[in-house]
Amino acid sequence: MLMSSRHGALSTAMHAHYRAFSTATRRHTVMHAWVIDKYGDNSVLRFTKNASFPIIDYPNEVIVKVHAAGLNPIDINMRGGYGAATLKMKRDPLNIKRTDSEFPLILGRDVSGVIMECGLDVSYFKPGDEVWAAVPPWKQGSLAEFVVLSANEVSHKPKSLSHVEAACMPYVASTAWSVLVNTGGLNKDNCAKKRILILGGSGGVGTFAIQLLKSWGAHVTVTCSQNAEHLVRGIGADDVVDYTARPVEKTLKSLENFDLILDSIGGETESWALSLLKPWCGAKYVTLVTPFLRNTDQLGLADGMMRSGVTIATKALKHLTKGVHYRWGFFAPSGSALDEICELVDAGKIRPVLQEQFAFPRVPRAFQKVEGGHARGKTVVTVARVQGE
Ligand SMILES: NC(=O)C1=CN([C@@H]2O[C@H](COP(=O)(O)OP(=O)(O)OC[C@H]3O[C@@H](n4cnc5c(N)ncnc54)[C@H](OP(=O)(O)O)[C@@H]3O)[C@@H](O)[C@H]2O)C=CC1
Repeated sequence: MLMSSRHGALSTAMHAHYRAFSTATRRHTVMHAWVIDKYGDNSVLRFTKNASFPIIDYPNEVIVKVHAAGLNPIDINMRGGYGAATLKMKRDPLNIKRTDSEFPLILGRDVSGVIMECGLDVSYFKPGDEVWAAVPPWKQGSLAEFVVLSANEVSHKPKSLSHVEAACMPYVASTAWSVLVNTGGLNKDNCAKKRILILGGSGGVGTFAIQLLKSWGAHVTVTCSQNAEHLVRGIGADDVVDYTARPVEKTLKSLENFDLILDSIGGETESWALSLLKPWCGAKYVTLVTPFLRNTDQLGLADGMMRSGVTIATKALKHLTKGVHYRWGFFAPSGSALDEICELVDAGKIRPVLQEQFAFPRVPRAFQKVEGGHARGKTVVTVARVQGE
C-alpha cells in the first residue's frame, strides 16, 4: 500500500518501480549548468554542458528536473565567497568526498520543476510530480538541468502557478516562514490583532511576508521607496512609509507601537527600530541581516561562532531589560512549510511577484539585475522550456 504522507512507508512494488526509473535516469552522466570555479564578480560565471549529473546519495533524496530557478541576494554574495568557510563544512562535514574544493559550484536557490528520480525511502513523491523547493545554500543549486534535494525540503508545486511563477517563492517564503513562525511565534490563529512592521517591503522577502501576514489577518506596516508604494499596497500592506523621505523612524514613531518587526534591511535600523515595539508584551524584533556567516568566514568556525554567540547574547540581554526581544532570523528549508504555503497560493491568498524573467543563456544578466538592487519582487531564470511559458 502506498502511503501519501510525508513520513509514509513505500510498498515493495513502488520500490521496484523506482529502481527501474533510477536505472533509466542513470544514463545521464553530465548536464548543462552555470557554474563558478572561483569566487569573484560576474565574470566567474561559466556555462558548461559537462557539469556532473547529481547523484542520490541517501534513500530520502530526490532528483528534480529544473524548469525555473529563482535568484536571491545570497547568490550574488555566494558568488563573491560569502559563507564559504561555513557552507563548505556543512557540505561535507565528514570529508567523505575527500576534496578540498567546493568547485565547480552551482548557484541558484529556488527551483520549480518535475521529480525525475526518487530514493528508496521516498513515498510522498513519485517521478513526474510537479514540485517546488528552496535549495539550501550548502547544496548544489538550481542553475542547472537537475538538482538533488532531500524529500523533506521539497513540496508539491501550487497547481495555480506556472513553473516560472512558482520559482519566485520558495527561498523567500521559507525564510519568511522561519522568521515569522519559528522565531517570531506567529501563526494563522494568533495574528488577528497583531501589528507587524516590515522594514524593506518591496523585495523578495518583503512582498512574500506582507501577503502571508495579511492572509493571517495581521495589520501590516511597510517601509519602502515611494515608487514601490503601489506594489506593496496592491498585495495588502495597510500602512506604507517612504524610507527615502527621512527620517523614517520619526514617521514610524508617530504610529501605534508594533508586536513584531521583521527587519530585512539591517545596519542602522537596529539603532531605532526596537523602540517602536510595545514594551513588556512579548514583542519581538527579528533581523535577517546578521554577522553570523561573516564571523565564521573571517574567524573560523569556533571563534566565529563564539563571537556570534557573544554578540547575540549581549544584544538580547540589553533589549530584554527594556522589555522587548531581540532575535536573529535565518532561512530554513522546509517542505512542510511550503505545503502550507501552497494551500494559501492555490486559495488565491498569496501571489507571486515576478519582476523579471531571463532565459538560461542570460544567467549573467540575471545576476547583474539582482546585483543592481532595487528589487520589486523576484528575478527568475527559465531552465527547461515548457509549453505555454
Ligand atoms: N538571514 C537569512 O537567512 C536571510 C537573509 N536575507 C537577507 O534579507 C535581505 C532582504 O532579502 P530580499 O528581500 O530577498 O532582498 P531584495 O533584494 O529582493 O529586496 C530588498 C528590498 O529592500 C529595498 N530597500 C533597500 N533599502 C531599504 C531601506 N533602507 N528601507 C526599506 N527598503 C529598502 C530595496 O528597494 P529600494 O532600494 O529601491 O528601496 C528592495 O526592494 C537581504 O539582505 C538578504 O541577504 C534573505 C534571506 C535569508
